[in-house]
Amino acid sequence: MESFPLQVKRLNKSFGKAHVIKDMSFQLKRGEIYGFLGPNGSGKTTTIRMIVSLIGADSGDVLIEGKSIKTHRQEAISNIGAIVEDPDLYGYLTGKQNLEHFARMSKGNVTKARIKEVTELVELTAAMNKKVKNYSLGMKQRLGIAVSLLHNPSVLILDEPTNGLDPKGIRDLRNYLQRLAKEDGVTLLVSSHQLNEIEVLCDRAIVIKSGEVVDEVSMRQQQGQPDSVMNVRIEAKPVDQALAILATYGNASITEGTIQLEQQRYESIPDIVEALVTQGIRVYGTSYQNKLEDAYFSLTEEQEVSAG
Ligand SMILES: Nc1ncnc2c1ncn2[C@@H]1O[C@H](COP(=O)(O)OP(=O)(O)OP(=O)(O)O)[C@@H](O)[C@H]1O
Repeated sequence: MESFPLQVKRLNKSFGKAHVIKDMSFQLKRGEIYGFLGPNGSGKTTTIRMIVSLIGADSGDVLIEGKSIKTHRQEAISNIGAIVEDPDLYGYLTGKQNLEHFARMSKGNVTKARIKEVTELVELTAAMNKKVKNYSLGMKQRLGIAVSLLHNPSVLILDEPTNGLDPKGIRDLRNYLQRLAKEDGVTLLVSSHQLNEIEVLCDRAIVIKSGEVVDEVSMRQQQGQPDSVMNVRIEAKPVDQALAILATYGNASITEGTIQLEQQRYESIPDIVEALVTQGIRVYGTSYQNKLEDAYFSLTEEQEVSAG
């Protein structure tokens, strides 16, 4: 039977008269990375703060590894790691001293071996004896993640983890988080405003609006179920010959000299380019429509129109 490491069940929260979280429910599958998306003020941070038990819900429950944060709070939150606000790292201490400090603070029994393990996981071994004030922002982010992983949580929640990182920092963090999910089976919930980043990082995205889940969007092909069709644009010459080849791959047409090809798999793009090149076609560029961006705007704007 499939188990869900995190289940959010009909959460409600009001601040004064403002009902900001309305019957919010969703569940996360093990080892998958979920984006948590929504416009400013839609309730992402409030939901996350309830999940990690920083604030209480008015009604509803959160189950972490099947344990309720209401009735088994300690057990439940022992399975969760989170960076909600900036982690309080100590700049004048080394990375290793920071980890040792947080290991002592942790309620679980964090061994020296575990400290070494998380250091290797976030690839900070070489920097462990440097003072944290000399770390780059990306290194600080990774040290923050190492701290949140010390007690071996099965669910990791990150609020805007790529904020302020440069492109290399973003790519390194993405690779690392994907390894954590695929190799260690950690389940991730990542809030971000960067739709492109969520699209390449996550398996799925939970889209919320005004405190309610409006949809869950899949970014990958799920067990044989095709994703919604994506539109690949290809610039190649000679264009007629290229079109004839591409027509064997799916619906293909030409608009203003650019070929549009319908595909269901992101991974088919390199195969198609290779087929064109080996048949003597010169390929000048390819791009594809950002599905998540389309879904996000249609989901979040649709409601605004119907509400008005
Ligand atoms: N402590 C609080 N007291 C009163 N209102 C609050 C409090 N915390 C959040 N809110 C309100 O709840 C709503 C949801 O806020 P929240 O910060 O959860 O949204 P968000 O989706 O994380 O937004 P952003 O993308 O801007 O970070 C907002 O209208 C916000 O003003």
